[in-house]
Amino acid sequence: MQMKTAGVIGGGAWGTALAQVVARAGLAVTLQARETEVVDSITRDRVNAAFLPGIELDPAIRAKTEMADLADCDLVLAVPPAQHLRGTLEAFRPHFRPGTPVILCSKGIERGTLKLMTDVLAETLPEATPAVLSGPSFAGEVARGLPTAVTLAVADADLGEALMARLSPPGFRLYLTDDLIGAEAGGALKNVLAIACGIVEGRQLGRSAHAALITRGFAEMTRLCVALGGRAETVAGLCGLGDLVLTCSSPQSRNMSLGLALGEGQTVEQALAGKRSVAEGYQSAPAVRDLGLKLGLDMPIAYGVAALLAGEATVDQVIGSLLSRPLRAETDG
Ligand SMILES: NC(=O)c1ccc[n+]([C@@H]2O[C@H](COP(=O)([O-])OP(=O)(O)OC[C@H]3O[C@@H](n4cnc5c(N)ncnc54)[C@H](O)[C@@H]3O)[C@@H](O)[C@H]2O)c1
Ligand SMILES: O=P(O)(O)OC[C@H](O)CO
Repeated sequence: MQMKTAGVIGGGAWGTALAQVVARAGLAVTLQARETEVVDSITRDRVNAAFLPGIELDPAIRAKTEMADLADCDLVLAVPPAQHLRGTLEAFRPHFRPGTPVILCSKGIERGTLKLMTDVLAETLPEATPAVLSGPSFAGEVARGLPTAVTLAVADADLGEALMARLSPPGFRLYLTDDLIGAEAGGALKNVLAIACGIVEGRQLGRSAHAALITRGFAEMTRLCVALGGRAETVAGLCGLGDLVLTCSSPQSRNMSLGLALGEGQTVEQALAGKRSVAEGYQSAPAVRDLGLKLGLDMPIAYGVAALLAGEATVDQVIGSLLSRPLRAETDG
């Protein structure tokens, strides 16, 4: 399969960083952004001043507002916020060539339907060949060319090998799996857990609590992954544990910084006020809770975050209820 041109849908921080990666890998890239200001800024100044300021972008990236400009691309990376993936793909549909690989890069679960991103793709572009890219990757670091490694999930081994080889410029290492559900489960839950980690930091509960929360959060992630039909080994990799550790470790994370603000005593409204960037954990928490309850899963940290964000509990009530749960064997559940 020819892979000379790539389309990136979504001119936020991550779409822009991935356009940079793909351009560095030697492909001609069309970045589709909704905002005229983003397209103008990239075209005129080679920078996405709105969502990824201060980073010079590769000349091989051309920015466009129209989906029609992606019509001839050999592969497509879909990078809108998770709650907008359906609408975005529906808008792209008239310009889509059947069989084109669509690499899903959004992290979340659709509210209302409780669908994974691959389900949304299957419903909107059933003729697409799906792939998932997920792992520890702050957009600013990746766009600057700092090194990381992420998971690429593709069902077909030959296509997976071809994509992995073509989309791994120096410093951006792809590790292959055929477990798309596992790759999605990690990314969907880690943002909710990162809000909890931020709260631990903001409340100054200490490094021990922080490590305990990551570990128990990872147990919840593994349960969700397996219940959805993914493999536990997948979330033990970059798309699960790797991303959880990153997102729970730095206030560079929008999700962790939301938790930090809540832990320091701000309300949800105060913590989100004036923010143009997306905190996917805030968006996905109700869907994660509904899905977990539907599947009968024990996910007390995720449920506590969902209750807090919905205004059903205070920070202290959530912490109190987590610390007063019945004692149990570590591997139960
Ligand atoms: N930023 C990162 O470091 C990073 C890394 C890995 C994955 N991701 C994931 O990538 C996805 C996109 O995040 P981002 O950081 O690029 O976003 P961002 O916060 O930088 O920008 C917000 C984006 O939302 C878009 N948007 C707003 N309203 C919309 C609508 N109605 N329809 C479609 N799009 C709309 C904007 O155009 C913009 O592209 C998220 O799922 C995120 O979890 C982000
Ligand atoms: O800033 P966050 O919290 O959306 O995290 C960004 C990436 O998902 C980290 O891998």
